[in-house]
Amino acid sequence: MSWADAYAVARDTAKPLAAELTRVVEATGRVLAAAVRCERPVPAFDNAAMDGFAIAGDGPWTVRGRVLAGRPADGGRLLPGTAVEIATGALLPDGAEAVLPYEDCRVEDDLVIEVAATEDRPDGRPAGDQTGPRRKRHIRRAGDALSPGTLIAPAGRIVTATVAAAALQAGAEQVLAHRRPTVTMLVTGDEVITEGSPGPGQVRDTFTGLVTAITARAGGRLDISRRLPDDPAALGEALHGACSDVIVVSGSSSAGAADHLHRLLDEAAATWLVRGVACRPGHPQALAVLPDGRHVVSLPGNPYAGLVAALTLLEPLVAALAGRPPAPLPTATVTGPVRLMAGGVRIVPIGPAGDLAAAGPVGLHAAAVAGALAVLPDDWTDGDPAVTLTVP
Ligand SMILES: Nc1nc2c(c(=O)[nH]1)N[C@H]1C(S)=C(S)[C@@H](COP(=O)(O)OP(=O)(O)OC[C@H]3O[C@@H](n4cnc5c(N)ncnc54)[C@H](O)[C@@H]3O)O[C@H]1N2
Ligand code: MOO
Repeated sequence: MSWADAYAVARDTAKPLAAELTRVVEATGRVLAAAVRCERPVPAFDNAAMDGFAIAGDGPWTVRGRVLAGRPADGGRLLPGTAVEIATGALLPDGAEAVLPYEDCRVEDDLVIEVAATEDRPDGRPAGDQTGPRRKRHIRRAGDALSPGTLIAPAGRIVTATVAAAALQAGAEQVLAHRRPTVTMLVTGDEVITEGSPGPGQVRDTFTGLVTAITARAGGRLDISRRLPDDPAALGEALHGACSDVIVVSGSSSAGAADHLHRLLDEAAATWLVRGVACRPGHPQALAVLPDGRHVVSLPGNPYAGLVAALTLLEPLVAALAGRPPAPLPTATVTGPVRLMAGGVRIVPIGPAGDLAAAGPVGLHAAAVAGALAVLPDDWTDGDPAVTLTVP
């Protein structure tokens, strides 16, 4: 299968997971299945926009008390000629007509006197003409910022931190969001170790962190990573027992004596969606779906090849399950020498300026330095644009 078809199959085949009511504080990264609308006015009550004195009628005003944010005003309705000291955001007492900021008044005993246009203010700034009908009221009325029914975020939108904060502000404690896809990682290989320095014949696992990051970026969550020996029974059992939406298997993708994955998936009556891709590196990658709906992504064991496969199959699959709308891949102008792959694509690290770096199927350093990969078809020529994949 061509690389473009494999990517499209991974992106377009799976349906979004079911929607469920979710606490907003736990919904970040998930996709809304229904629009979020404002449920209560913001602000929810009339309040002071400045620190100072809430006043009624004409001054000077006799100070009757103090209201701080978070506490109801006491003393009942504010009568003409009286004031209460008030904090920004505090509930405005009934009867208050304006808030006089501290800067615009002075206090003598229990009287608040508005600073006249001709007087210097207590803080030394000139008063300006603050009196008369054009004086600012410094009152925020209930619903000034947002009224019930206003759209906070449409269906299909990812719940970002700002969407979550806006929803909470608007009174939504729960939202309807697609379930977050879960991933189990099975790291196969007798030689693979998950901690410390490799002994003779051993290699350090490079996949768990990459799969965690790619899964999270697509809106999913890696629940568990297990290392398995090259034993078909162990792999079969692990595949059977993994209770997640996606199972990622690293290694065991090829034709060696210890590569059992394909036979096990056939025995489990899996449907192959992708089985080998015309790309280099990463051609043994595969995507299958088990009869119970769980997806299996097979990453070739060579680390750079596995990274290519995770970006080709895992990321679009998890994004689709999460309900994310498909976004076109970015393109960049790419320059430099490369050996293309006849009949397929070569996937090569590129720096920020689009300059190619050489990379074999094993080393990850070139991708780490470059930050992105370019997908080069066999008719690509130096300076042509190409689709790119961002490395996690
Ligand atoms: N006769 C054939 N041999 C191979 C073919 C083929 O088509 N015919 N394809 C080659 C290609 S391309 C690749 S890629 C690899 C894929 O191998 P597997 O997915 O079966 O993986 P292994 O054989 O277990 O390991 C390959 C290589 O990767 C290292 N490895 C494995 N897991 C990890 C890990 N978690 N972290 C770091 N490195 C890992 C492993 O030690 C091997 O060096 O097959 C070719 N052979
Ligand atoms: O997937 Mo393999 O060499 O193409 O590394």
